[in-house]
Amino acid sequence: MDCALVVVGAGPGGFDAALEAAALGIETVLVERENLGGTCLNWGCIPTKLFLGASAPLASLADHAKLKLIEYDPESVRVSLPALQNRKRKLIAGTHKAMTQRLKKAGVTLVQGSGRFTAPGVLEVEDAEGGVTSIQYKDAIVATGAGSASFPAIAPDGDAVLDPQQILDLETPPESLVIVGGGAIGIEMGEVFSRLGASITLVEAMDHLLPYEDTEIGGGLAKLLKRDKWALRIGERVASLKTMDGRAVLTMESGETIEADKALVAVGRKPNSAGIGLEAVGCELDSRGFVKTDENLNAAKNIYAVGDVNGIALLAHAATHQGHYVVRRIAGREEQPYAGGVIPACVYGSHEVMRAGLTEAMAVEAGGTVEVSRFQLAANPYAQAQSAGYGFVKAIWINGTLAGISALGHGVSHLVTLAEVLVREKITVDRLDRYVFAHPTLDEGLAEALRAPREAVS
Ligand SMILES: Cc1cc2nc3c(=O)[nH]c(=O)nc-3n(C[C@H](O)[C@H](O)[C@H](O)COP(=O)(O)OP(=O)(O)OC[C@H]3O[C@@H](n4cnc5c(N)ncnc54)[C@H](O)[C@@H]3O)c2cc1C
Ligand SMILES: NC(=O)c1ccc[n+]([C@@H]2O[C@H](COP(=O)([O-])OP(=O)(O)OC[C@H]3O[C@@H](n4cnc5c(N)ncnc54)[C@H](O)[C@@H]3O)[C@@H](O)[C@H]2O)c1
Repeated sequence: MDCALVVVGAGPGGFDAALEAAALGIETVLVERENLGGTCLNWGCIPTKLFLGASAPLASLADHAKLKLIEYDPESVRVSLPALQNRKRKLIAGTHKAMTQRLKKAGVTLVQGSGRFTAPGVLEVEDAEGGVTSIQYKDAIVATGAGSASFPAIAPDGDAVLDPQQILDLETPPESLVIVGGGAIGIEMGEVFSRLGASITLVEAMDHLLPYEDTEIGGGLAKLLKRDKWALRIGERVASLKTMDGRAVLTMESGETIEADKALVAVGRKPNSAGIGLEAVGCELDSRGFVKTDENLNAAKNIYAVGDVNGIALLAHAATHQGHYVVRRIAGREEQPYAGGVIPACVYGSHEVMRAGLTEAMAVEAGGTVEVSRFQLAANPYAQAQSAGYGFVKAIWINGTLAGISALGHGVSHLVTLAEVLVREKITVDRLDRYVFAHPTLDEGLAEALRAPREAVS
């Protein structure tokens, strides 16, 4: 089979790239070894947000009940996990169908199987029955994504010790869950199962939750989760985690043991870059296995790498953004180096986190005069109305120019696109004052953070 472009991997990076390439008249083959939609649709963004969405009313009831505005018996309100699993399966199957139709309509040829480069210009695809299709291409996009990382002492066994994919298939909620890793997955899955009635213990090796975020965000989130009765073990290390007599048994380096019905290992991602012949076509991998790319996302002659597999930003929208850039380059419509710029990021749940641009620590590292300004959401009428008057918005300034906005609080993920625009535009307070902010909204809290007096960071 000959084509102008072969795309390996049909997650957010590869699928969108294939569609756009076809729309530009490029003869495109898309290769996928499992399901269309990749991690994001099948085991990531979509199912986790479905679980969070369906369980959100419980968290909201609890917030209002804390202020004695609602009286209810928490025992009488339950999320049905089997019903949720059913809805998840239907939603994903429906989306697979719609995606298949879109490929067909766009004229993209889908080849099911596992792709491997055998020589420059040649990709072999082996299907489930062992049949091999050889594809000769002019350009290739590697969009093979990433899977769950683990360490031998804490390796998920699919019994009581689960990885982020396995935990999403539980039909019965555990009564107790121990989570290793206080990153986005640990926090979001802890939130889901806490709402479903599990007691949560979370162990994070670094000195604050969400170590890639502002330390104030991680610290503030820890306080809120403790208030929700999570047992947090921050800055502590795990020696081992295994299933014993059907239960998860975690041993800390101190020798202390913690038992739970189930455990989740959520300690980061490992790129899908091994065994697919990348080295045979001149691609290099870094020490963690991510595919090295240049400023144009080129990994080798006529081969580009986009999305999780290149390790630039492990987010679905970053993968899509990179895929579109590469297709424009291949089509001869783009000559500038890839500029990801301000990639917005959120962590979802009752106490959300969002960031666009730099954290305080990143700004200090970047150099210049760093200042911060803040607004406490306790004074925001919209947050008050949700019985969620807590958290804050924090703006970071370098030499007087807006460089980043972070926030912690109920619903702050809704601020992320506004924050991205303001940071990309390097908005000044004078220009901000020409905008009208609807009242009452969380957006007013964002504007207040930008207008607040600035403190120098030493
Ligand atoms: C639990 C969880 C929740 C998440 N939530 C969010 C979120 O809310 N927002 C967000 O932005 N991001 C989220 N992410 C991250 C997001 O899922 C990834 O950043 C995104 O899926 C990366 O897209 P990708 O196209 O690079 O790779 P993937 O989505 O991983 O897709 C890669 C595809 O390549 C296929 N493949 C691999 N090797 C081969 C081969 N040799 N031949 C053929 N096919 C191959 C795989 O089967 C897969 O379908 C979450 C991740 C997880 C695990
Ligand atoms: N809402 C979202 O956008 C969203 C949601 C989920 C996942 N994701 C993406 O998926 C990726 C994977 O998420 P993740 O949470 O697995 O990874 P992560 O890298 O964000 O967090 C992993 C955490 O585990 C900790 N850790 C590592 N080894 C440990 C150990 N032995 N003991 C205790 N703690 C340990 C790390 O310090 C880190 O805080 C992230 O890069 C994220 O961008 C995004």
